[in-house]
Amino acid sequence: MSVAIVVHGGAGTISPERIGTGMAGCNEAAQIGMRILEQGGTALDAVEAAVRAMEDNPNFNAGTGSCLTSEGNIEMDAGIMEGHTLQVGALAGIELVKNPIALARLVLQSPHAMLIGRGASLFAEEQGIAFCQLEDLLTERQYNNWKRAQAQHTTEAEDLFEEKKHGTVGAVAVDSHGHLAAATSTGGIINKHPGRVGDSPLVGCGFYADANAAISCTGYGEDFTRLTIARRIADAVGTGKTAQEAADEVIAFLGTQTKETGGVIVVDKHGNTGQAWNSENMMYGSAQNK
Ligand SMILES: NC(=O)C[C@H](N)C(=O)O
Repeated sequence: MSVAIVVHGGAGTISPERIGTGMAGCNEAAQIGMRILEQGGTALDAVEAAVRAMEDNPNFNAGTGSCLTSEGNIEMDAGIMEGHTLQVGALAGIELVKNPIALARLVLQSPHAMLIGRGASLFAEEQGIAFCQLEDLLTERQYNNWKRAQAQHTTEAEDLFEEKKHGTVGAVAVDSHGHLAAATSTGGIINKHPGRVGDSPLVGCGFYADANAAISCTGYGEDFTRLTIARRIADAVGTGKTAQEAADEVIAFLGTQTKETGGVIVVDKHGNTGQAWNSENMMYGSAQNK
């Protein structure tokens, strides 16, 4: 049985200097996940480890390196799903946690599917997760982005500068049992309204996994949410499309419905992978062992 993993580090207009470090971070994360898969580990463990590595990489807008809200705070969203069990764990508006995806995994193992804000923090405490300081998550780059957004009174819907919406991270994998998993983690969108939740922690929108396919998305969260992009791709694979055809078809559909952009990664139960985006570029990496 072939194993495979695809990761992304966000889609958008990404400066040439950032593409190189971003792609390197994606490849590193894909290799971390691949080592788990090659050793017979589960797809769920692989996507969690890959996303965790990207949350720890300050070049991405997730965990360390997350963007700031209009109040100058960091509110992160994350979701993880296992395809063959349909178990899901998600968090919205989580604060002061280094690895939201690890906490989302604990939600997946709990009786609940999603926790938000204060209750999510309470859950972290109950699970013995250590809290960090805002400074531990904040990078100079995101602070400067935020200062610029504040000066320009940028709102989430206005595309006033390039650095606005990339850096969300995600991973999809299939393991040696043909089981699938997907994970997505993000700081959201720069200067977002406090409490704003994007697609990333919403099942079927920013991530999804079932018995046929696993999907992780990045892009303008409001549109990915209203169009339930991840679930559309899973359904397309379920009706016989390849991972690549499904990715292309749904990104084309996104383009017919909205001016906003984004990208997706997909893997199917046979280890076929796909990726598509309609932004200028998307940072991604993959590893396969047929
Ligand atoms: N960069 C992103 O992908 C942003 C994320 N989809 C959100 O809207 O929160």
